Amino acid sequence: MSALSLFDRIADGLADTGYFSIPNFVSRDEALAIRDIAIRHKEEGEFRRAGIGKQIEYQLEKDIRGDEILWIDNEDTAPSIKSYLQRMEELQNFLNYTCFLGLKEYEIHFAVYPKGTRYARHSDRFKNNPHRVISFVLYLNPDWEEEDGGQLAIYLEGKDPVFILPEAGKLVCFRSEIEHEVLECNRARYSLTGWLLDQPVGLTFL
Ligand SMILES: O=C(O)CCC(=O)C(=O)O
Ligand SMILES: [Fe+2]
Repeated sequence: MSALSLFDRIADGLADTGYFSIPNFVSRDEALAIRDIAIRHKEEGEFRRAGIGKQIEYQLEKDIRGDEILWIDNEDTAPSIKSYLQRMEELQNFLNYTCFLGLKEYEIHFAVYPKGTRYARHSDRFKNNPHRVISFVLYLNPDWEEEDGGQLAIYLEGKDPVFILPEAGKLVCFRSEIEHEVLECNRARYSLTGWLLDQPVGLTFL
């Protein structure tokens, strides 16, 4: 399948239903290579709890959002991640050309959801962060089964939720205003999570 027809299908999905999911957007081997990089950073203690506020709110926040993240410097990262980012830049240009989205930049981080954590229902586009237009997540988890949990639930208005397994190599894109949730994970769940932005805002530290 040519890159063009895949990008056409992504654009159609975003315009019609608001989301699109592509198994094997990158090969299993590429996904595992990226996951190894994430695990190395994790072992070196470079990940930080996402959205941490006051200590007293720690437990409450952990119930809402239990992932740990590490922001990626788009200009200075491993070749396997760079080649993925290049494809996302091509997608960004394609969406600007076909859908006039006026996308300027993207920001991206590694995420790990340790066993037992989740991210409660939310939207990625909100008052404090209105510049996220498209969310995109690349999953890095080999042999992920239904009983491992950790599905991404996407809540489309007037429709049944869609549940997506975070399987290695799968890319999911959705309009950032759409509500979604990460269900509780029964094993550690790795991903690369990014946003296409309508303004060059630099890195957004959550
Ligand atoms: O990992 C996912 O499936 C979604 C993550 C998410 O919703 C977020 O980081 O805002
Ligand atoms: Fe989200």
